Amino acid sequence: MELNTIQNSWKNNFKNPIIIAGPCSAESETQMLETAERIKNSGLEIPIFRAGIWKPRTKPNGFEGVGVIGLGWLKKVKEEFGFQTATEVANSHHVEAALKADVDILWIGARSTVNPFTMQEIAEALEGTEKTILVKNPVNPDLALWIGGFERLLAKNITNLGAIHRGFSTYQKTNYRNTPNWQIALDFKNQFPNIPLFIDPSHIVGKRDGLAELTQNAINLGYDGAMIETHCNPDAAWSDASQQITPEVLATLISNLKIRNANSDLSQENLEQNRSIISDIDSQLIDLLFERMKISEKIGIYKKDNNIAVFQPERWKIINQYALQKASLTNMSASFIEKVFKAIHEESVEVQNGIMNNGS
Ligand SMILES: O=C(O)C(=O)C[C@]1(C(=O)O)C=C[C@@H](O)C=C1
Repeated sequence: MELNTIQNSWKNNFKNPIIIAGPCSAESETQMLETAERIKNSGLEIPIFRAGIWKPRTKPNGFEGVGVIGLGWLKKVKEEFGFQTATEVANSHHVEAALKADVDILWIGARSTVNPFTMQEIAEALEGTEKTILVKNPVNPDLALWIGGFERLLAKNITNLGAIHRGFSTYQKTNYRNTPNWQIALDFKNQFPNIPLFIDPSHIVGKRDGLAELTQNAINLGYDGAMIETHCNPDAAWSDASQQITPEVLATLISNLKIRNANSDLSQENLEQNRSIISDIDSQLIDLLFERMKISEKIGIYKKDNNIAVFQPERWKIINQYALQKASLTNMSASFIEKVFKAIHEESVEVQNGIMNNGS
């Protein structure tokens, strides 16, 4: 069987878009039950409750999850409120415990997808399962590695699959916690239209503001659902407090979503896809220009301290020539590139002049 021909009937058990909500981490039975009850009482159709039991943390000595005790709380959530349940697994012991506790949906986190040994270990532990397995994109923007994770699962006869787009790590500071790089997720969707694709706005945005917009964007692009971190008392959460929302805020977010018909006008979907990609690129352009300007400021300070002239015609000539030569390898016009670089250089000179004129 090939990945692009697998049938994913599990998706048909749910209404579109499929919402997965619940706390970043299970903290206590009370926190789990209260969050679940308030999600249930929102009156919206939210079929899946999530909670992290084992938490991969960047640094040691942080809260690394409550462990297996939390699986009992998930079970209680299922029994009392009728949710399907979901948790993250990151090794064969987690898989064994989660399967034993009858968790319905297991997801593999970005820090596991990135490691082929871990993916292989998890795939082997899951062999033949009929549970739904969701695979988050790897932390780095590598589509082949993401697909490779699915191939390892398929090789172990696991076919109830789904993908979660949670964004990609960057060293550069951006407005996002993890930059979306929509193009990678859309390439995935184009290659594997049968694999349901979820957005994880919580990890992409990293804060409460902007979650709704990002989720809508994904719905516009034809995603099948969203996983949104929801906590009964977000400010007091033991992990990722700043990106979690209350069940009531979640309910507003979801009821305001404009749902797109999967069979809607294709050209409209195309337009939305391309607009998302352009927004993504624009955001990267601004971040890069900001980085460049910070370097120019540093040079400005050096020039001031060493009495060097701001305008350096020789250097400017080299930069301009390099840009034009690089542009000639594309079909962009030389005059366009010249205009852009002239504007950048002018601003850079102006910023450095400001530094020179500031103080003694
Ligand atoms: O190379 C320098 O000296 C810079 O300050 C950088 C920079 C630029 O922004 O590209 C700015 C001013 C100079 O005229 C040349 C280049």
